[in-house]
Amino acid sequence: MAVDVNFAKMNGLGNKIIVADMRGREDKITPQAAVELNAQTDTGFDQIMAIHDPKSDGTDAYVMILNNDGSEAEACGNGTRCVVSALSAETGRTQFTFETLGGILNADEGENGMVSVDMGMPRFRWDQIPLEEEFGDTTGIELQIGPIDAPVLHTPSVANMGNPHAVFWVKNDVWSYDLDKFGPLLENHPIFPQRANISIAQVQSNDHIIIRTWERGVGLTQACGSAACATAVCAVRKKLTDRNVKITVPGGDLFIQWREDGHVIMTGPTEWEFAGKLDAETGKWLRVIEDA
Ligand SMILES: N[C@@H](CCC[C@H](N)C(=O)O)C(=O)O
Repeated sequence: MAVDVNFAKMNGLGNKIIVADMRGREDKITPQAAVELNAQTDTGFDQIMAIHDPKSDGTDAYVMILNNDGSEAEACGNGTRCVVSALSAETGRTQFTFETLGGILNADEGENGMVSVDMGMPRFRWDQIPLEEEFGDTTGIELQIGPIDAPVLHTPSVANMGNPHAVFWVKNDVWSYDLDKFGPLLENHPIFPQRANISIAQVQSNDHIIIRTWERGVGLTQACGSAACATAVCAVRKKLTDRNVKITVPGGDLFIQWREDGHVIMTGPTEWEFAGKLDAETGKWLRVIEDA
């Protein structure tokens, strides 16, 4: 037990991220350490992005992603942007290839400081989401919440963007829905054997959508990059928008492009907050005073 892992507290449009440097080590940040870090105000987070030594040739690092309930996630768009910014500040490089539980991701930092991540190709087959039962058409599955004859939310599109997502299309302001009430019920609905990230989406025009997201293993967030990507591709499948869209999340705007080759590119900013050191086993931590 030692408080010896360097970390940076960052955020991507308010999605609270801890980027932890686990390179050169065999151990992992434990779920208990994650829960302990999240319990404290300054280190409260949505995801920990733990940078480990690469596992596969051609990659720069293996990134383990932990939600704040200690569960592991396959993908995290905002967190990946934060990892790029942190490694770019350290190395001066602007292009990186990472491996996560969900696969290989390429990412690069532009001259304006914005970071783009190739989130890979979405998957739409029911067993790829995954769903508990077979649905032929995943642009709108049978699932609703609220009174049976007047559901509040119904017929979500589903997609796997590395991680499972359900997107409910709404006509009213996204802030008029009790996502804090419906989110946990939908995240843990038996139709989603691996749980799911739940978004509500209001289409504004053919290149703009507003969303709010209840994240699996986290709760309400200011921003969820993979949810923005899932929303964009589901909107294209339903012919609601073009392939280039601005997705407004509570924390700001993300720009999503679903390329003709099937890859989804997410672009957005990152912000550095402070540096510290943490104990990977217990979650004890201390702040590092940085040079001015
Ligand atoms: N904040 C993320 C998504 C993180 C993972 C998610 N909670 C899950 O368990 O799938 C993002 O920016 O994509």
